[in-house]
Amino acid sequence: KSLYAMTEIVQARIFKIIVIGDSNVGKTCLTYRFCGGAFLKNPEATIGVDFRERTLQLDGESIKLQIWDTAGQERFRKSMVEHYYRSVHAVIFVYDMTSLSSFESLPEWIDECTRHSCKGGCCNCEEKCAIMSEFTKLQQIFQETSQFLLNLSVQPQHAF
Ligand SMILES: Nc1nc2c(ncn2[C@@H]2O[C@H](COP(=O)(O)OP(=O)(O)OP(=O)(O)O)[C@@H](O)[C@H]2O)c(=O)[nH]1
Repeated sequence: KSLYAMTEIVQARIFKIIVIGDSNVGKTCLTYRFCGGAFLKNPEATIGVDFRERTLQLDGESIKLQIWDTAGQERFRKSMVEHYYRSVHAVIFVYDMTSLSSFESLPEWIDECTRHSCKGGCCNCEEKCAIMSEFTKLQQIFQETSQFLLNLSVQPQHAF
């Protein structure tokens, strides 16, 4: 029985997830927190990539998520882009709800994703259309609420 249990541990499925988006949108904070850490008040800009891991139980199966926290700044990511997308299982696009420009950058990130994923044969036009359609829905929500979101501040010098 213990041999069977060991085999199960060895065979725990690993999923590679990359986290993509403009610089300073909170990718490091999000992934750090998701992987068990506290909220980082003063994170440093990511250079290349930082790796994090979290193991989840899903329907009785142990699943290991290998999270790639990627760099948002072009100069810190350009030599890494191919590696980000190689054999990736899922992509998380992150934007800052208080930054319209970070939201408006999403189509570029989606484009980058489809360009690289298509090389590996794992992304097709249908998938891109599905992502873009989600983006359009989000865009509508953002447009309807952006004034509120952009003006919202809890800092003492701002009224809200
Ligand atoms: N208020 C608030 N601030 C956040 C949140 N998440 C991140 N921040 C702040 O946003 C800033 C940038 O966070 P990072 O996680 O370093 O951003 P990043 O996207 O990883 O940046 P790069 O490494 O340059 O790509 C930091 O000052 C964080 O404290 C959040 O949920 N709420």
